[in-house]
Amino acid sequence: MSTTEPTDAATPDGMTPERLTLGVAARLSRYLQVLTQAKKMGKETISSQELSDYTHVNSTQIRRDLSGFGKFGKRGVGYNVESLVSQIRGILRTAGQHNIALFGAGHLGRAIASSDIFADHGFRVVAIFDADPSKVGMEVGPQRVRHVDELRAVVEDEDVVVGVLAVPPAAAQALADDLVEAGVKIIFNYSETLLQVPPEVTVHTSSPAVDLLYALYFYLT
Ligand SMILES: NC(=O)c1ccc[n+]([C@@H]2O[C@H](COP(=O)([O-])OP(=O)(O)OC[C@H]3O[C@@H](n4cnc5c(N)ncnc54)[C@H](O)[C@@H]3O)[C@@H](O)[C@H]2O)c1
Repeated sequence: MSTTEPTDAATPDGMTPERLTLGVAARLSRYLQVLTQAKKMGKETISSQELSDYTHVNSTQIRRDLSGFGKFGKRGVGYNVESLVSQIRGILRTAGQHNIALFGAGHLGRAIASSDIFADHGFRVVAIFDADPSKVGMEVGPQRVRHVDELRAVVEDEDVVVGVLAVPPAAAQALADDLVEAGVKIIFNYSETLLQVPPEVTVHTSSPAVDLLYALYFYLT
């Protein structure tokens, strides 16, 4: 197998392949989401059928995805939740802490900064920025709101890998440009702006309504 080709197949020795296909990576992320929640709820084991019920991926596919990366499951017992979380995080190379800078201390930004939604998956909001001087200095969760002019210095000092945009659409592109210039390679965009970024930068746009359309498609077909 070429190391530059993405793979959908299991590696014979159960080792992590060099690169996953988008499909495998997307499914592993969905398993991880369910497993993280299950772990929080105190669940120790989970079967491929349960994973299937929560992710809507069929259980044969799940067993195939997971068997490709080593023997995690025991027949009749299911998978050990804790060990599967760390194995998948290793495969997705997301083990450890990843620092996030959040832009916009408005309704959405404050809700994100005060919740565990990112922390549960190893992302830490290390800074929150706003352009409105009346918000700068305000306490939000464990952070004090900084002025957006500090972006570059904070990205460097705090080793920020993800920029999260919770700003009005008109402000998003300029912030994306500043993040790219500061070396940030992942942008999580809550605004509806279609961001222009260089090819090495990944933009993920969050749109609950679009996710719902996807669910509706499967409901209707
Ligand atoms: N995808 C989703 O799930 C979802 C949900 C809610 C809101 N949104 C979107 O998120 C964005 C924020 O929504 P909101 O309700 O929090 O708005 P809001 O008006 O309450 O907050 C926006 C904040 O951004 C700040 N801001 C403006 N320009 C800035 C800049 N250049 N740098 C830093 N901060 C700047 C404002 O001062 C304000 O504090 C909007 O684009 C909205 O459409 C998306």
